[in-house]
Amino acid sequence: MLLLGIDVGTSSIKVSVVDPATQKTISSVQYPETETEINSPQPGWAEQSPEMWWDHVSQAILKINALGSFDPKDIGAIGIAYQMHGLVVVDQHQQVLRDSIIWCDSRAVEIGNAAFEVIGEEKSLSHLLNSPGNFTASKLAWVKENQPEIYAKIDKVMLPGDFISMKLTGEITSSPSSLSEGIFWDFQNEQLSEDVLNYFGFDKKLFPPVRPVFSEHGYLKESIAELLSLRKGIPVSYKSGDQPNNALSLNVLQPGEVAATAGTSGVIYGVSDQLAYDPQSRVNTFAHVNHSSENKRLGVLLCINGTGILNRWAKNTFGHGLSYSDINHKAGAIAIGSAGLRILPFGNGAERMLNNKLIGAQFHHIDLNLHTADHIFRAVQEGIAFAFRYGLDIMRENGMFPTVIRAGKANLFQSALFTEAFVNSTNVPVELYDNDGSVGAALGAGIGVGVFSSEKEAFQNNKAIQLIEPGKSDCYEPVYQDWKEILQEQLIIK
Ligand SMILES: Nc1ncnc2c1ncn2[C@@H]1O[C@H](COP(=O)(O)OP(=O)(O)O)[C@@H](O)[C@H]1O
Ligand SMILES: O=C(CO)[C@@H](O)[C@H](O)COP(=O)(O)O
Repeated sequence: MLLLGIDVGTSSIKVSVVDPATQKTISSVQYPETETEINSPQPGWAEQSPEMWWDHVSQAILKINALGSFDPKDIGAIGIAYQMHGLVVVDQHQQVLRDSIIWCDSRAVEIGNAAFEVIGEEKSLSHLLNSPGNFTASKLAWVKENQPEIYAKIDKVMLPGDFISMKLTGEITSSPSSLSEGIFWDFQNEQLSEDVLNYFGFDKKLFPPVRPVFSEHGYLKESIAELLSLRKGIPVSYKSGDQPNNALSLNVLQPGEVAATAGTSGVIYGVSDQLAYDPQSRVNTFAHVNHSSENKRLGVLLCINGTGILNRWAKNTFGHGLSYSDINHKAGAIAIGSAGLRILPFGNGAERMLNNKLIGAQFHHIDLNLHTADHIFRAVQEGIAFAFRYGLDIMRENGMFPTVIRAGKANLFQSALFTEAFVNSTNVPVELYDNDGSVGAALGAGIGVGVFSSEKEAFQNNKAIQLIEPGKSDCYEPVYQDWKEILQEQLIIK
């Protein structure tokens, strides 16, 4: 039996097929080849079409089948990882009612702030572990307030991965982990939050049945099996947000273990056994994939919205056809500190770690006689690394002190310069692994269907391929302090 993993990222869909006997990846593909755009009908808004995700997922599965490296009929289970916090709404015929309001959309910040006040800060933090903030519940409340004709037709509310699972199986389910990332989950009572539902006036019937993350969420429909040349009736046996899934992929499951990614967004994700929270919700706490009432496993998540998306913008705007590796090479030739050029990467919606402020990406101290596109490429990657350091200091304030951070050698971690800037500005070593989210999702499917006896067994052969240790922190520290001063000035102005 083989396992199929699907990663619904913001910029593309990745699909891998893994052999559970060896845990080796047989093939991986990405679709589309060019990065998908985020639609922004108004400043600060961010939407994508769920049907487009589904089309891209189908194309990616057909593409991997066409490689001829396995028999698609040998696939026995499917796992799904997905961009978190997005709102998908469907009617009773499972038709999408509007484009998804995705994770980096900022329109619901004020709705979440008001809910935090009325529900009460103490109650919100102790039960939800977060302010309702700018997450899925607040986005749904925006639809209720602003598009009542759409809201009236909603039969089910779900996260992006639940939607892909629905398209595959016709069934809609959720989990404590997905409900927690939407701020619908009460950790004290271990059920849908009555406080959130009552405050916003959401009917319980809008929410799908709750299943464990590792469980059978539905079985492949005949029509879809035919379309994708797969076997009818195989289960979707794992669904998780992409960040908890990235942690799973890196065997980050126990308290004190920490993972990171630097895709469209950048995340540091640490596991805790405490129902802990940041009083200002600058970092967030959600249920990890292995969370249960007896064995609490929480993911403490720092998210920077403007990470790889800034690197991509710089490549598209100043790169004139250069590839990411060309850009890394050019940026690597510029000295640490980018000759004084400083870039704040916060141009992709309200930043949680900045108390949901929207300050925009910013360039500071451009010297027209000195700075070139290469300085911009370097200052972009340094600015992103500094944003990680700023956020990690908030995690440290909350008692999380990573001694090592694990990351897949993917996205910005493919850049030696970015990785050096990350390690030296945070002063934490990074272990790089040769995997990605879709491989993790495939192995997650194996856990869900019972081919592995434990999560540990699924990732037993997952060994680090590189360890990068700090050695230049003294050079990065003054540059970081300069960058931080600029950020703090901007936070006062905005
Ligand atoms: N070789 C590379 N060097 C540096 N950055 C890269 C490279 N390849 C991709 N990236 C960055 O990673 C981002 C995409 O990461 P990915 O994890 O695929 O995104 P997502 O999961 O959000 O769809 C790109 O926008 C780009 O900035
Ligand atoms: O909002 C978060 C995490 O809380 C983001 O990390 C999204 O989950 C999007 O992920 P990518 O598409 O950047 O992987």
